[in-house]
Amino acid sequence: MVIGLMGSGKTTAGRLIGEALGLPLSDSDPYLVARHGGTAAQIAAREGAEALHRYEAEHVLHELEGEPKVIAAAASTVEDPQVRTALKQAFVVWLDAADEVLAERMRSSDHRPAFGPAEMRARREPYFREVADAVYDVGELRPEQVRDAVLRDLGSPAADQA
Ligand SMILES: Nc1ncnc2c1ncn2[C@@H]1O[C@H](COP(=O)(O)OP(=O)(O)OP(=O)(O)O)[C@@H](O)[C@H]1O
Ligand SMILES: O=C(O)C1=C[C@@H](O)[C@@H](O)[C@H](O)C1
Ligand SMILES: [Mg+2]
Repeated sequence: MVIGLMGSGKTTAGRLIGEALGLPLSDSDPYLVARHGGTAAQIAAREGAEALHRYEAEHVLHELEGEPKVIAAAASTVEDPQVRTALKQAFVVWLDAADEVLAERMRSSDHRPAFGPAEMRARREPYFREVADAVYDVGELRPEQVRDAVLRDLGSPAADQA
């Protein structure tokens, strides 16, 4: 399970980790489009942030059931107590970087609603800290290095090939 603020690289690293482990990636954004007919930005505009965050939490709760997989969760989901409890069963990877780095990376796509990293961090950082099994500095590490670090920390045999 990959968590972190918007633009921290959850989709990018999640894809690489899934490929290395031979597991599918379940990403919040394609789920929102398939299940709720829009990007996070469109749903926030159409139905409000509360509805968006409910859908994002449902994604995680639904995907933690069933077959093993890598989950790239929406940033908001750690605010949900039910999600935090459910995460005890998962290996949780927290991707983080300075707010300026995240603000720059958030500009890479228009699927994101315009929530500022500093405000989001103030609310969510204690929760990230609570649920994370490992934290990686994506200001320093390239996506491939994040993948390799996760494989090592998971004790995965795939780490030997990475
Ligand atoms: N470790 C990294 N180093 C440098 N650039 C990165 C890194 N990881 C991701 N990026 C770049 O940062 C941007 C955001 O990455 P990505 O879409 O994976 O973030 P995300 O956490 O999935 O965002 P969201 O919260 O919207 O789902 C992309 O342009 C991506 O190429
Ligand atoms: O509240 C937020 O920070 C977010 C809401 C949605 O954009 C999600 O895509 C992501 O969780 C960020
Ligand atoms: Mg993403």
